[in-house]
Amino acid sequence: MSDIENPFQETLISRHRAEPCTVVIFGATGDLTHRKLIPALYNLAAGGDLPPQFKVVGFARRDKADDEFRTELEESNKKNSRQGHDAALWANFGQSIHYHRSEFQDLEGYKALKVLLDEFDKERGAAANRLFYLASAPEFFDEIMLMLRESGLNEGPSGKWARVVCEKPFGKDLKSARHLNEVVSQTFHESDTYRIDHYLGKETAQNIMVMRFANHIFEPLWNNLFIEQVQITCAENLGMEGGRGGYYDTAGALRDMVQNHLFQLLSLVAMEPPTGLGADAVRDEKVKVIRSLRKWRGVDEVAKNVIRAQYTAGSVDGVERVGYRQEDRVNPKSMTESYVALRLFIDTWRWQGVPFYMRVGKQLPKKATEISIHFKQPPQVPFATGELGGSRNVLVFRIQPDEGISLRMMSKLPGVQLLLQPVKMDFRYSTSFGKASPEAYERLLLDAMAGDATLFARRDEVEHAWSFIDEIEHAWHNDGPQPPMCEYPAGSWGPKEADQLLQENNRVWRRL
Ligand SMILES: NC(=O)C1=CN([C@@H]2O[C@H](COP(=O)(O)OP(=O)(O)OC[C@H]3O[C@@H](n4cnc5c(N)ncnc54)[C@H](OP(=O)(O)O)[C@@H]3O)[C@@H](O)[C@H]2O)C=CC1
Ligand SMILES: O=C1O[C@H](COP(=O)(O)O)[C@@H](O)[C@H](O)[C@H]1O
Repeated sequence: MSDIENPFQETLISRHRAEPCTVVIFGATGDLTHRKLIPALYNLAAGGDLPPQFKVVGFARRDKADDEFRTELEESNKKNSRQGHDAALWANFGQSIHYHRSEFQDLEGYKALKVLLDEFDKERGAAANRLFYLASAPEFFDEIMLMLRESGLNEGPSGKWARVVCEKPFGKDLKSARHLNEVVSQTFHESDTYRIDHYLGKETAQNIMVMRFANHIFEPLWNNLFIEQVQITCAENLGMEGGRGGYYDTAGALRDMVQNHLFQLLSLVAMEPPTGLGADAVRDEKVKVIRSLRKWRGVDEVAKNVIRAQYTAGSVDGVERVGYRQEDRVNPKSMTESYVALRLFIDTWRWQGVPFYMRVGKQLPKKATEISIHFKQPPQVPFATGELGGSRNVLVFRIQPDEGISLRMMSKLPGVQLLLQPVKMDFRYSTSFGKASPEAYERLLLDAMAGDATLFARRDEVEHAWSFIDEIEHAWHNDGPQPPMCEYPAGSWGPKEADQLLQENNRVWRRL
């Protein structure tokens, strides 16, 4: 019997049950709702994971009837649903969707929303819980929170919960993140606040903890005695498509990806074993990692350890691309980085002296996110191993695409001679489980409805991450001399300075 057929499997995995609720999406006519949120809810419905008498209310300012809204969403679902689109299923699911027209700033609109939600409760014959999803630009968060308070919607009906999900970006620096946290905490309790980071919803990101803590073979080696370096790469082959330049040019790779997604991956790799799987037990350990990051302060330290760069014209997948500064809605004199590489150290007993290298960028040759754990060379190798590092073991978590985990090992080449060759033990989700993984938003929406905040960022995690990022941003944007803005042609693997960051210590980026 294979492990997959193990009848005890269900006892090892707690299956989430969403509690009956109405989800209100602020910004429901936007791109996120069309491409991610509604397809995620539809796929949950297809899997029978939505609670009974479930409802969605879309909140936005354009005038629209329920049916018009449903038809628009159905068209998007056809394009974006992971499991395809089933007309009969949609006919049923679509009836749970409603539209509510209002400005974010208009208290009357929220009072009318309350009346609508109360009517739904009457139809159901019982009050339902309420999940408010802020799929709006963050500059509206203050007003939406204020209006939720003023209208009393933040309280939820008697005996029922009201929770809030906040989309990224959660601030642009420590000051703005603290302000947002203050505003949110005046409206919702921290335990009812879900700051989304969709990387935590990715199946392979969740598997990092399982691989580390449900197997005995890795953890004894998971420290500076055996690990030589760790690399995290998040490459994208896209640029500023879909009008993203306007937002991106105010953020850059460090704020857009490192502060949130990459630090979340880092903390899963580097955390101590949690005492349980409760949200706070896990997040307590994750936050310790972020707090222990050695801060790079001042221009010299930042220049030595952090490389920023912008892409110049080039070609990706055979298609010509303009340079970053020529992109639509990007300032032609922009000093915003489309690529960043960092050398990080975690000042804990476990990780003393182990460098963690990270790189993330737009317009790279392919889309790929992976974490590689590079083990030290055996203390004495009685074989000729050829190239430098030839006998090193490397454990790779492929976060996306081709999700899986591989281990590079040395093996004897078949034959009469004693020749060595690296081989790969490879676990692939697609072949091992034979079914597609859910989209990150499916898992995260379900968790928010089930009251499990483990895969959401806690207030202190977000603030510690920003306090690390702020030092770098200050060095980059101070009025005096600044670390250089490097360049790389679109379609290359980044600037040569990022290679030099590793070459200084006789290392190279793993080839993806
Ligand atoms: N799109 C994506 O893939 C991702 C987005 N995000 C984040 O999600 C959030 C939303 O992004 P996205 O969907 O792309 O944004 P869009 O610009 O596509 O949508 C904005 C939404 O806000 C509504 N809106 C704007 N102003 C008001 C107002 N004054 N009163 C009422 N409604 C208003 C719009 O309504 P109307 O149409 O009626 O004007 C629309 O529904 C952002 O914070 C973004 O950073 C995060 C990760 C990925
Ligand atoms: O949050 C963001 O993530 C996407 C990358 O997400 P992925 O799931 O496709 O890896 C990135 O393109 C975007 O700039 C950023 O805001």
